[in-house]
Amino acid sequence: MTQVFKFGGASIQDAAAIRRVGELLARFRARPLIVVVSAMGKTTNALETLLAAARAGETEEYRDRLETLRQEHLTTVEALFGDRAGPVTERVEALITELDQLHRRHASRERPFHYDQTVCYGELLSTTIISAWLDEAGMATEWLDARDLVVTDDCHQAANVDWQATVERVRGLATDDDKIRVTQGFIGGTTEGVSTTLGREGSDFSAAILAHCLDAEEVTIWKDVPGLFNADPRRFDNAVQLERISYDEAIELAWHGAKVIHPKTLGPLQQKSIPLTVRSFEDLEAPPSTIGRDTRFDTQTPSLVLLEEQTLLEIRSRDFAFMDEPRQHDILGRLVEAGLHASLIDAGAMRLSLCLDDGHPDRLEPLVSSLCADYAVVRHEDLTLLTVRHADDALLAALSAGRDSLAERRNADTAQRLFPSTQCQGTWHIPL
Ligand SMILES: Nc1ncnc2c1ncn2[C@@H]1O[C@H](COP(=O)(O)OP(=O)(O)O)[C@@H](O)[C@H]1O
Ligand SMILES: N[C@@H](CC(=O)OP(=O)(O)O)C(=O)O
Repeated sequence: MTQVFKFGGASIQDAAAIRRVGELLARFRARPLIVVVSAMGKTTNALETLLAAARAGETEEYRDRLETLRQEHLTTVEALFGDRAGPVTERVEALITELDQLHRRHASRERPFHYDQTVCYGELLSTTIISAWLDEAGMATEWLDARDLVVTDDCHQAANVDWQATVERVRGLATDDDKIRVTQGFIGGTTEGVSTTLGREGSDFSAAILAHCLDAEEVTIWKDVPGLFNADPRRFDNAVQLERISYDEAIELAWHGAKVIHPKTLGPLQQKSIPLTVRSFEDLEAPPSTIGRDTRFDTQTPSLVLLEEQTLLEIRSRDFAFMDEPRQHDILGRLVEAGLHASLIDAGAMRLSLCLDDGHPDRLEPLVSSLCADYAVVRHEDLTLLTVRHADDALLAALSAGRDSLAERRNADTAQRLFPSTQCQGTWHIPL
């Protein structure tokens, strides 16, 4: 049965990292194997900035950024292939030329469309280099264009998968020889062949889509941490690894913002009972985390998620009317129309509070203006949302000590509190 491996940006950020991926594959490769790869390092961010310069008509800045992108990829090619770099250099140069030409073609199109035509080059470049490197290292590969495999609608930047069409395309893949199939995460294509993207950090989801369609045996995502922890180990000094948790528990953590797995990843795997292993590409001996059907360990350890850059809107009617269902319906309808997601919703008799991500001012500001036109709105900015799963009162009290909670929500297994970010800086310690 097929295995799917996914490598994110950090695992392939430069030539040394790509070499390490080659070594890792030589040691752990399964047969058949599909390898899903993100863009190198922070390339997607760089492409977003390139797009901004192109759309603003800042020609000089655009040229500089394109040249930096080109140089970074060519430097990696040079470091990997040395005097045998010729053919890969040519392919990289061809992709950069294509990227440059498309800006002229699409400059007047709407931004989400233009965005997808641009940022997909990050993954096209990385997979071109990696596939060639694995060939060089003696592992025969087949480079697959994910835009021909993952069929989506044309909802650019957050495309929805057409599962039936995708299953048909993916099932047609040959997997019965010794080749490693290398393809791009994050990107797909419409039936008309237009490039789309699945949402930032969506490569984990791509791996799950392919695994689902192929009834794969397992998905392994190789990360810069040994596995899934009960809190981000970079923010919590005593975070502990969760060696086994259920799909439902992992979905909750990802949905509440645990950055380690894209939230859409688990659903397609759960449906086919395909386990997801989170494993370190830095420490190959470290025991991984496995997400599967087993729910026995879910409640043993409280898990914590911190979401930064949050804004709270406290919304009241101007005529002292209750915040009843018709008003809630109106406000949440505007939220949906703005394409925003509330990380916390707290309703009272006279007030509806929404906690929203600050990262999309282009969507947030029009929503706030529209609400201010009809409601009394109080806005609090620069907040951090703490979500705790399976917390008891003592733990919540200890985590909240010395912090002012601006909004709260709690149900049987999840508690959320919103604090000023100034009170949440630095490393946290989970009180035991
Ligand atoms: N609960 C968690 N467990 C493990 N890592 C976490 C958790 N929450 C956040 N992270 C962060 O996720 C990072 C890995 O995810 P990410 O950077 O998205 O990987 P990639 O880009 O390679 O897919 C880690 O460096 C870690 O800081
Ligand atoms: N390159 C895309 C997709 C992705 O999933 O990347 P990563 O696996 O490095 O988070 C992004 O940066 O959004």
